Amino acid sequence: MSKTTKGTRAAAGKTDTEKKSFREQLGALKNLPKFFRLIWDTSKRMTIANMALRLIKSALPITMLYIGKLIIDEVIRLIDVAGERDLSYLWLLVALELGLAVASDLINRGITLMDSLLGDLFSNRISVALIEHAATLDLAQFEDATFYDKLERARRQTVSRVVLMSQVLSQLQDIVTIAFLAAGLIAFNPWLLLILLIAVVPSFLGESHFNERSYSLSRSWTPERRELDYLRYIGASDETAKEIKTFNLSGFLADRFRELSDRYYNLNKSITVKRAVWGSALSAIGTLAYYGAYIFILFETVMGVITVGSLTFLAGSFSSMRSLLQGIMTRFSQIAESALYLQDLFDFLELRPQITPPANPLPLPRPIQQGFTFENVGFKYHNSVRWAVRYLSFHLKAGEKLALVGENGAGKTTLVKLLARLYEPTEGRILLDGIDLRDYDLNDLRHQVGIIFQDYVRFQMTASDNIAIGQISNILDKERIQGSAQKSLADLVIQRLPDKYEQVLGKRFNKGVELSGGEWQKVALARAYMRDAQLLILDEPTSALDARAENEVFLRFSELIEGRTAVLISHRFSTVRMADRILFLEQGQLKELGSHEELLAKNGKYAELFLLQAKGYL
Ligand SMILES: Nc1ncnc2c1ncn2[C@@H]1O[C@H](COP(=O)(O)OP(=O)(O)OP(=O)(O)O)[C@@H](O)[C@H]1O
Repeated sequence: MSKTTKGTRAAAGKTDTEKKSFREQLGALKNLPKFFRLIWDTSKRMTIANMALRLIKSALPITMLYIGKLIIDEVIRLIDVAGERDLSYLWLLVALELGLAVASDLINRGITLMDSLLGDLFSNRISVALIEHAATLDLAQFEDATFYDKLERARRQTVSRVVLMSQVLSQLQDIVTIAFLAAGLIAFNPWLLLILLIAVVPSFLGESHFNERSYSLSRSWTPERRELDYLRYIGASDETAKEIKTFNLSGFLADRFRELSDRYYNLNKSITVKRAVWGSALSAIGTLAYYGAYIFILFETVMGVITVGSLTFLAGSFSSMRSLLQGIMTRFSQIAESALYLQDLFDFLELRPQITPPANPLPLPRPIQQGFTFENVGFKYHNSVRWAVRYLSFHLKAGEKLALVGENGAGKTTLVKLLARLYEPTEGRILLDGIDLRDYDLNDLRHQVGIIFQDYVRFQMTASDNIAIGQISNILDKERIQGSAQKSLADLVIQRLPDKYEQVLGKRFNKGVELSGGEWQKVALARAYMRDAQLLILDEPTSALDARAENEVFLRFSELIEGRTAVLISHRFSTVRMADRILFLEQGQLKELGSHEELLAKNGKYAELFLLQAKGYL
């Protein structure tokens, strides 16, 4: 395998389910009762209606076959009657059969309707549960690859879970139908049931053997299939189109896709061909057994042991049982495979956040009196051996404006995430007014802290919604939204849009209008003005702005941070100079702390970087 292929594969990531064996797949069936409880909770009435319709439906085949038998027997009886024939019983039977045929059609439609309505409700319910549950989890959990895989699968499988619901219900329905038919068969001759088993068991064993083989193949190829998915995605996506074109990558991607998919195709082909050969042989045994039974029934009819009506009844129920049993077996393996994905859903829904509020959480002080104190704080990311920040000890006074400065990867963003309690310190502690941050109410803390991240989200929603996100409870307060937009200069951008504040931003949706990087940043910055936060954190707030806009935004900044504690992260010294003090980080550690003048006088790292940048601007 080429080096690059390995690289892409690593990017595609590994899943924990790829190690799962066929036995585990069967074990996953234990999730079905829980799954049904979810369906039941979605709508009890619809679930009952669905099951009731299916129960009635499963009694129909045997009833119709039996009426068919009675009709034939009656016809034969009438043929032999001399003189006037009374056809009333025959017409009654025909009317009954017709009634059942119409009812069967209606029930089928009813079942499809219930399946689709219940399926929609169920899928909506699960999607809401996923969104709500995801919101309770920690940021660190989202950064864990295994967790993320789980979330992705739980999210993507919503549609197939609706299919699973109909499959399981149909399976139950078919089992009941078979039970009815078997009862009829036993009533005539128990030996027929034995012949039926001989007809079906070899095919069943063959099917399960090949199911296991293709399942193992598909599992062992999970990383490659993920890579194929990834290649398919980057090969045809709006996000990558620009670079695919300019670097002329389509041939390269298509070749890699072809090479990998051909290998999978060849392996799969060998199993599929064997399956087809064995499947035909085993099903020939089934056909032989079926005709064996048929000959036996014909013989008994000719000998007068059973009537011609019973002949059609038995032959009919024998062949429908055979196809029902085969259907059940095929569906069984599909259900077992889908049940594996249920495990991902339940695992995800059972995950609990590690950052939890204390038993008796304290409300945040209003206003904050002393400020935040870092005491020997260190933090390591999940699965990382390196400390992202360490030995951080400093005091951020209430009302102080602090700038964080340092090279890429120095730990600036990590520090502010700790401050907002998006992560817990791995060692040391952070105090607010002398009390551990962990003792405060988490929701209250989140309300009182406003952060605009460097990688803020460009919500594909209206301009107004994009700003209201800063304080979602004020989504209807148009004045406040516009006021915030004016302060961040977003208003000038929005006024030029066809639908102004109601304009959908981004290109995902039909009417969406895409903004430039700097225009988006102005919109994101307006979120900071929406919030009445006591602590404001701005991570690279002006990086995409042109010189004039940056200058204007700055003039307004002092108003934004007036009376609040603020932390600014910036590589631009023009922003940094606005701060009361500057904290210089290097490789996760605090190197220098002081005002701009103090640090310049110190002539250390900060002074060096400042002079370097100043030179560049000359
Ligand atoms: N989610 C993460 N998982 C693992 N490591 C991370 C994660 N985020 C950041 N790191 C690592 O932690 C260190 C500090 O990163 P951080 O984002 O805090 O730096 P920064 O100073 O904000 O950098 P920049 O100026 O480039 O934004 C880096 O070495 C980075 O590789």
